[in-house]
Amino acid sequence: MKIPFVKMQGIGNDFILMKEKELPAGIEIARLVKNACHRRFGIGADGLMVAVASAIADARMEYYNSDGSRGEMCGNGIRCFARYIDTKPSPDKEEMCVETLAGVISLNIRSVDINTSEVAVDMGKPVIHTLQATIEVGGQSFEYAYVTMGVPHVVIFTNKPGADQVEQVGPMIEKHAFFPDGTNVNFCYIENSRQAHVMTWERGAGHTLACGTGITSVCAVAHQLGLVADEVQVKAEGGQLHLAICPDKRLIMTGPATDICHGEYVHRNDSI
Ligand SMILES: N[C@@H](CCC[C@H](N)C(=O)O)C(=O)O
Repeated sequence: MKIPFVKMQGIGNDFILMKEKELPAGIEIARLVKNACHRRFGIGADGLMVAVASAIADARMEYYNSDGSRGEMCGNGIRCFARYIDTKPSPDKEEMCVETLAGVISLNIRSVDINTSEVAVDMGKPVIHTLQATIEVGGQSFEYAYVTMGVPHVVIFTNKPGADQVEQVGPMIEKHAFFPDGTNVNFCYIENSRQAHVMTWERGAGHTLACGTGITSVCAVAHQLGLVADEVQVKAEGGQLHLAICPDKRLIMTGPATDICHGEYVHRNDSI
């Protein structure tokens, strides 16, 4: 069985995109996702999105993490999704809306060159559950904020985010009893009021090069604490996003969506 796909990336967060109408009938989606996202035996990606027809938006985005679990929303993913469903790319700004499990998301897209679009996404308002709480993991204690930005995010401020911390502490917090549905975990450093740095451990995908909802959550918390201005550049390991915080607290995330390749995935029914 061959399934047409496009592989794309948004600041290093990489995704496979497919259309529901091109999937074989009765396919077991979690197995397809795990197999196709496998870095050695598959195409390799942090997540897979299926484009489905929508009665209330330009399309519905069904997002899956690389472990096969469902995510309600994906910030870097939705920029790629918008480019994927954009049938007439143009250098002029075009408005689109995408249905997700976190609601209908509005965005503006403009094509930058043949492989890349710039997409500004209205991420909506964050739900900040706590600005300051303490969690103990691995014999260490961390101060954290907890936010829902479509998906759940823990935000930890640290002077030196590093891969060791992301990979050791991230998985323990992801599955901690405080978060029965699991959580994404962001380690961030505020360089100044206009520049921040974020590294993320993603629920269902592990250490990725960037997380759009994570970066947006960090800005929401940092802005609430008076640490950043209304416009912030945020660096992740795979690139940079621009975040604007509106007077009504909505956050606008702007960044690229880039094609990597397209082709046909040879699907197998067994697990890798
Ligand atoms: N990469 C994403 C977030 C994807 C979903 C997340 N791992 C979850 O299940 O909560 C982003 O860019 O926002």
